[in-house]
Amino acid sequence: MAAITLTDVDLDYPDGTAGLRRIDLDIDDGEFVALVGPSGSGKTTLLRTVAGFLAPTAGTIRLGDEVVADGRRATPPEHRQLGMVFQQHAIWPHRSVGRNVSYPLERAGVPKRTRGQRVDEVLELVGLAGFRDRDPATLSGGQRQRVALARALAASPRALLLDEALSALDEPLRDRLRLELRSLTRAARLTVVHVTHDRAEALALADRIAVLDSGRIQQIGTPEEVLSQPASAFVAGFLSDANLWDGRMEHGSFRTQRHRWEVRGELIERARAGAGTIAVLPGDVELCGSDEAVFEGIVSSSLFGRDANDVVVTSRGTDIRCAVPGRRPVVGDRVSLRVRRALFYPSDDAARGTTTAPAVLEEVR
Ligand SMILES: Nc1ncnc2c1ncn2[C@@H]1O[C@H](COP(=O)(O)OP(=O)(O)OP(=O)(O)O)[C@@H](O)[C@H]1O
Repeated sequence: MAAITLTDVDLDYPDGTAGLRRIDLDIDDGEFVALVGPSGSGKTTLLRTVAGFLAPTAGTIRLGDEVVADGRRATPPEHRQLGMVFQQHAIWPHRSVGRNVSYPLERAGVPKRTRGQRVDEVLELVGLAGFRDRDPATLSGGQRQRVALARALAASPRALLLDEALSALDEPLRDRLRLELRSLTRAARLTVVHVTHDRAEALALADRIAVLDSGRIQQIGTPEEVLSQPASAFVAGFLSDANLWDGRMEHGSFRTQRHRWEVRGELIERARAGAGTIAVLPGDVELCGSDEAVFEGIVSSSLFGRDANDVVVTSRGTDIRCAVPGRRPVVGDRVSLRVRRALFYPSDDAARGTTTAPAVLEEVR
């Protein structure tokens, strides 16, 4: 396995669309990194650039110590020794499971006897021991996806690239394969880049998560870091459905532009006077008595959740998302809410696209 290093990578599509902008990404040998972001943010472009299907316009890509693309030259995909699995089970229907899996070994010129051994080994690894002679048409979706995974692993790739590899599967199979994928990649110390639109999947599987927007990495960090210290209001909104309110920070309190709600800070870290946005995570909005309320509103949606109910309260035309543990409020209830904690992002940082840690206002009321 190998580390993957992207340095200052730009990619422009021939029609002028900016695919990637100034990507710096160091993935350690044996690390599992998930790429997440809204549709069109550049996840697939980034993965395909590492794979070699796209050549960066500028910047450098290294696999281990080897430079595989530098803006002038790019090593073709078949010479990068990477394993790939896509959303649709891209396995050949006319070849048996064993022949599907042995294909990369045949291409690499591995002798037949060694090939057979290796095929058995990887089939066992993905939980398909004994499936070597099966016709892919007789397999379930999950089994076919495991064949694709076995084939990607057969030639001992330097890294594994997964593009929505689990997305076509139904729960709970997807859940199970997710767990298996994690233990398998950990045990084999595989370097993995996993593109997914599923935030929960990214948080559950990855050592680190890179959040993309408009072809740029907005933040990269462990699941704990990106959730508790989102680097921008965008990341807080995208990963945690945070409520985002524009306004001004003045004299240690924040007043929202639209409704003049006042969120006061007793402890303000690195807060700066001036215009900005506060991000309030749903778990940091609490139901409370009316004397403590920052605002009041009517419950407009209330969905059951395992850990907390997913509740939307509408106050003067603005929807506020809250995670409410315990008894589920009823739609139409009038409720009082307070903010327990907010993250402050000055507007000038947002304009520059910087990713400094936010100022934290705790117990803002
Ligand atoms: N072949 C292409 N030619 C021109 N622009 C492209 C091409 N492929 C992708 N793009 C553009 O590049 C940007 C990034 O697209 P990409 O497919 O990488 O996004 P994504 O994050 O993978 O999206 P999704 O989650 O919808 O798959 C988008 O603006 C997209 O429209």
